Amino acid sequence: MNIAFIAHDRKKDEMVNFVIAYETAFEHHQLYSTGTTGTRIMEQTGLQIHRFMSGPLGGDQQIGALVAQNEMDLIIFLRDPLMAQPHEPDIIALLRLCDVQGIPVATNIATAELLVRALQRGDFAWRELVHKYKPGESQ
Ligand SMILES: O=C(CO)COP(=O)(O)O
Repeated sequence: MNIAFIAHDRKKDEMVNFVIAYETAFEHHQLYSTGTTGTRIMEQTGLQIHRFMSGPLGGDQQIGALVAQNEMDLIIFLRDPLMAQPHEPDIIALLRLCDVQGIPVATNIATAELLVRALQRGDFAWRELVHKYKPGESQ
């Protein structure tokens, strides 16, 4: 599965602790992140993560481009609901595209935990069918 991690600054410690706790659940998947979030996770785990730009510089949009193509299977986006972000439109656009494509997205740690447990159980297998039978692409 293609999984993306994104966390705003005051949520980064929570994200790192979450990924440490579930490292074995993530280790056999293709992992992506915005710039600083990915650096923080890689510093404290053994995971390899493809890092895009930092969020305010366009990282949310880069992940959004993969979402638009229905390439992402799970997004864990720990947003800071109490701090205005300069790139708020990018954040809204990313979440909107997740809803357009019906991609599971967690915006808080409680939902993230439920989704990672679903991932461990194999509940994301339907996403393999999405990749296999993408409309407009040859099979
Ligand atoms: O701003 C972000 C998401 O909107 C996160 O970006 P960083 O991971 O680079 O801090």
